[in-house]
Amino acid sequence: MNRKELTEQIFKKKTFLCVGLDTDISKIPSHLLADDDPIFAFNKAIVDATAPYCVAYKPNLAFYESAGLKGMASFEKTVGYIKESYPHHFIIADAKRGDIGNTSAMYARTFFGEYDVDALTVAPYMGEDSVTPFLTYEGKWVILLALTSNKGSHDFQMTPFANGERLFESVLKTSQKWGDDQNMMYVVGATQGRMFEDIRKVAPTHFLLVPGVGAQGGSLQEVCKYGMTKDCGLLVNSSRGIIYAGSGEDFAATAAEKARELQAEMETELARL
Ligand SMILES: O=c1ccn([C@@H]2O[C@H](COP(=O)(O)O)[C@@H](O)[C@H]2O)c(=O)[nH]1
Repeated sequence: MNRKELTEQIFKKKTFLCVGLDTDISKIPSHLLADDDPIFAFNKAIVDATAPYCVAYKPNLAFYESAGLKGMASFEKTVGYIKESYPHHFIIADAKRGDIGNTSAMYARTFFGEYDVDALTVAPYMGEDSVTPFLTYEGKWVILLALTSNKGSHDFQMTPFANGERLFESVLKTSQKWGDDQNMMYVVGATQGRMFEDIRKVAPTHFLLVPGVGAQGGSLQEVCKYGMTKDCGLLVNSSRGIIYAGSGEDFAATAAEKARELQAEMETELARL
């Protein structure tokens, strides 16, 4: 999906919500455990219930890989189901890959060739040759980690170089020589608040994938105030706050209600543009 199509979906549906499919077998409602594939059954119900309120889904690979081959089968079925039933939803594989060039090329083939997702999260630490193999796929996106939502983001990402530029700023600047705002986004945590101002000084037009609202306590209003562009420029993710909002037989309806609440807040923010 290209930027124009993604932006059209955002304004048509009045939402820039990304629902995180961080499906943990120990947290899904017990009545699903009798299913042949409980993870897929859970994801299918969540996707069917939340699709009207979001434009993207973000399965995090850790939750699938941790269940071995069965988990990866659930991942593949989930991606296939979204593509077939909701072809206008953007699919992000949150796998945080990146390695020497020939290995990155294999990761790219896995996610863009085999699973055919729209976007993949990539760690920038190994530099240009670790990132560029992902950029050779037409219509696909690299989402580079820039300033993450966790406490440890301060350990390295905020470190200044001699010229005063911080590591995350260097990631933003340097990576713009490899890709552009049509094939590269950045991860910036919702917990970073006013730092979105600094991000926008260096990356004024790129889409940002913003995890950290909901369970991690980030503020949607603050993200929008400092991070929104004239064509939105944001995909805001919530995983646990939506998918585990309920734990009974009505879990999907409860998830839909949480997604709808976020959609309503996003509609208000989009109306300000
Ligand atoms: O900086 C980052 C990068 C990735 N994540 C991922 O996003 C979701 C957040 O889940 P919540 O349950 O809404 O907190 C999860 O998959 C993380 O691995 C992040 O949180 N921060």
